[in-house]
Amino acid sequence: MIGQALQRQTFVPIPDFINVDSVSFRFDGRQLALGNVKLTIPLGQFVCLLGPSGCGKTTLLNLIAGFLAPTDGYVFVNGKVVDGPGPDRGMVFQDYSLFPWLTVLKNIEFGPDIAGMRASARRERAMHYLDLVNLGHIADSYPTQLSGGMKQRVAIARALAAGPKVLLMDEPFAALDAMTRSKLQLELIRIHELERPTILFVTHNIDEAIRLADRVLVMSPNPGRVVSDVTIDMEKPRARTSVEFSRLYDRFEAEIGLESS
Ligand SMILES: Nc1ncnc2c1ncn2[C@@H]1O[C@H](COP(=O)(O)OP(=O)(O)OP(=O)(O)O)[C@@H](O)[C@H]1O
Repeated sequence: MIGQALQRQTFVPIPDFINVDSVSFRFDGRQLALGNVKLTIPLGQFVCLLGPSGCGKTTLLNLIAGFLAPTDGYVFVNGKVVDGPGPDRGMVFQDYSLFPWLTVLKNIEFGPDIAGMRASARRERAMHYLDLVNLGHIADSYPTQLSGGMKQRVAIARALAAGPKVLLMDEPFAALDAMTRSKLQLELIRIHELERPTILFVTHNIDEAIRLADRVLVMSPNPGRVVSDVTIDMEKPRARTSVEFSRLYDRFEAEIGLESS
């Protein structure tokens, strides 16, 4: 009895960190791009949004980022309604979006600088994240001198250095070759285990979703909506050769195939 009471007292529920509350969205004069999406994501979860082209993955990400406002419904992050972009949400795009006129280090310092952090502290912070993505040795290089994989690692470090609780990633590895993509997937898993940001990662690659996600949300179009919500509790990194991996692969392939036909 006493044990039970103690357990109850010390139990701290994980707060719902992102809450998409009955959200619909329509671009001007178009069909609904998203229809009545309801979603709750706890703090620290790594979630992949998986679905065919045009099902609204990027639109949903942009609504959570605050780049778009819902036509109906609300998005809450950490209990506050989203009414625009904010430093609690960092974005990583497919095309890296680094500032070509700044060195790698200055690119990463950009967010902390805007936030008013003093020079020595923001340098230390930038170096921490540069080391985290294994690029401490290229701090003084410029983005044009880097490979695609290196640019994307810098973009991830830059997003993390701004101190967001949520990392919104829009097909960040889609432009990379297969080997670099695989390597960056493993790096992202390691970074998530170390720093525990909440991650929302858009992909239309089933293999990538199963490798990365604690939870996969399958979306389908017309209007965009979540049709399947699957928790994956296999240990990471995940072997593609495992029975569970291929079972999930077949399941997602069927769901995406059926829903988009
Ligand atoms: N700026 C825009 N103006 C009008 N319609 C748009 C705009 N952006 C996207 N759409 C439409 O909204 C729907 C959802 O698009 P969205 O880009 O969110 O899908 P997606 O799942 O991210 O696709 P993809 O995987 O190809 O990037 C599509 O029908 C698309 O044509």
